[in-house]
Amino acid sequence: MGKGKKRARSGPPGSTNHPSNRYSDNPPDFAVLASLYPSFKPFVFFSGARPRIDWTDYNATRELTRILLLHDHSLNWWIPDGQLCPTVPNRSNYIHWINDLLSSEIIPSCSGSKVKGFDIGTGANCIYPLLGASLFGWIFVASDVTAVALEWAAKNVQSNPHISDLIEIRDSKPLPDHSSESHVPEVVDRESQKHSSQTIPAEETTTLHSDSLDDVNKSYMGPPILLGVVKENETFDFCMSNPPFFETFGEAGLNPKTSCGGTPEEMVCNGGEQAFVTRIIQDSIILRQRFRWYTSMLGKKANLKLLISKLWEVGVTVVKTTEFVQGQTSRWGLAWSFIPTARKIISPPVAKKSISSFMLEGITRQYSAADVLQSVEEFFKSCGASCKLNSSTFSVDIVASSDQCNIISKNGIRDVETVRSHGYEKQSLDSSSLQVPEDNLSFRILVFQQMPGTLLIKGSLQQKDSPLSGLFSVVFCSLEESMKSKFCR
Ligand SMILES: C[S@@+](CC[C@H](N)C(=O)[O-])C[C@H]1O[C@@H](n2cnc3c(N)ncnc32)[C@H](O)[C@@H]1O
Repeated sequence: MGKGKKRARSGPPGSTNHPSNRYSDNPPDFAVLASLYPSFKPFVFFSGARPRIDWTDYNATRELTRILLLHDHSLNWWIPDGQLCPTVPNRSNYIHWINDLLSSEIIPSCSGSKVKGFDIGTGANCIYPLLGASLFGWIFVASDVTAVALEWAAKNVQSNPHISDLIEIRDSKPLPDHSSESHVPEVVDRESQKHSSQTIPAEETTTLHSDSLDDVNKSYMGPPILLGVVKENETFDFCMSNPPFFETFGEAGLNPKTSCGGTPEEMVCNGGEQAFVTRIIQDSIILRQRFRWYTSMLGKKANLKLLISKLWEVGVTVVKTTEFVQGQTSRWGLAWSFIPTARKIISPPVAKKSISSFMLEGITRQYSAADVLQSVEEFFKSCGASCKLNSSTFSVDIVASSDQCNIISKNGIRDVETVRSHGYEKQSLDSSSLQVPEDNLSFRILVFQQMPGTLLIKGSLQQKDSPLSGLFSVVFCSLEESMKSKFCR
């Protein structure tokens, strides 16, 4: 979220809902719902004049989800005891964000055909396909690996004949004769799997496994996620995932303020969400444009930053993020694509200068000027710019192409936008946007110690009076934003 922007809040206290989310301005009225649905009535009590439910009671949260889906979405729904119980307003936010991405025209749309999505790990609740199909008429492949999820997701689809044709439930586990190869990424047509399997060409698997993604990230050891599950010739407008966030069930803990259930199979995987989403990225490197948008939810902001820089390394054309806030909990949405963006544009022009500077004040004790210098280098390297760090002059010389500058300034290592901000759409479609010139930009960043805890960061464009100075200013603003969020209290 940009500096100075307040998070817009509406609906229940502590929630930030997407403006198109029906609960944004109309939080569920428990008293009305209790009067309409006798099965919900026992869970509603009054605290003063306000009707409430006990959020720590699983039966209460499950019944609330059931009647919200019925009352507001005409959906019949149920899950067995203990299975992860979704909150409808929260899950609706992700669906609306995807709808924003699809209609943003950041990447060209495929007009005419029905939107087709892939829900990775749909759970017994099958919530995303049910909402996506009923709200927008989207078609879904909904995958999972546990018997209970596959059985109940199918039941939830069959209970809704008006949309049942739109949702296919698919088992992600490899067929038994291929179980020993489950970790090997393959593009497989599961229909014809018994006869042949189309293995990724050697050079592609080499790229995949030698990729730096494997070095720094925890490894995912589980069943296939996209590769080996997506059929030959299948294409999708998007994939989405609410992944198993945690590495251990202990880490998953139980939020004492709510009870949403969730079994270890649903909440935990080897390496947690970092490993799971890294595998989705690896799969996307192979599947590339067969999905218009790859997306996932994340539970840890640190993972968001790490995965964003990985995405730039593997050559995506665009990265988008958002924040979902529900009560005390924040979740982040991460989206990327390999499809060329519709137009090469950057944020609206800002003052053109060949020298810029900003102060880093209140730097936390553990960081030195050398750390900041190194971080400046990493900032530009992460988008592919070439950098030369000189530790005696405390400077970094940078040469960045217009595409790399575009990455930094448009999406860059920028922090998340809230679901309310929608800044990217405006940026991308704003008629005052600047066409990025083809030439490279060459500049130097210097770090000066002013006093303990304060540094001056100065940037100077090597091509004085360059027509690219506006672009330089935009890039420099992104650097300032990133350094301040990283080093300042
Ligand atoms: C946190 S739950 C999400 C369930 C549901 N989408 C929701 O939002 O409530 C994660 C789900 O991913 C499933 N899962 C784990 N590994 C998977 C894989 N390789 N492919 C598909 N689903 C997987 C789990 O069984 C579980 O149902």
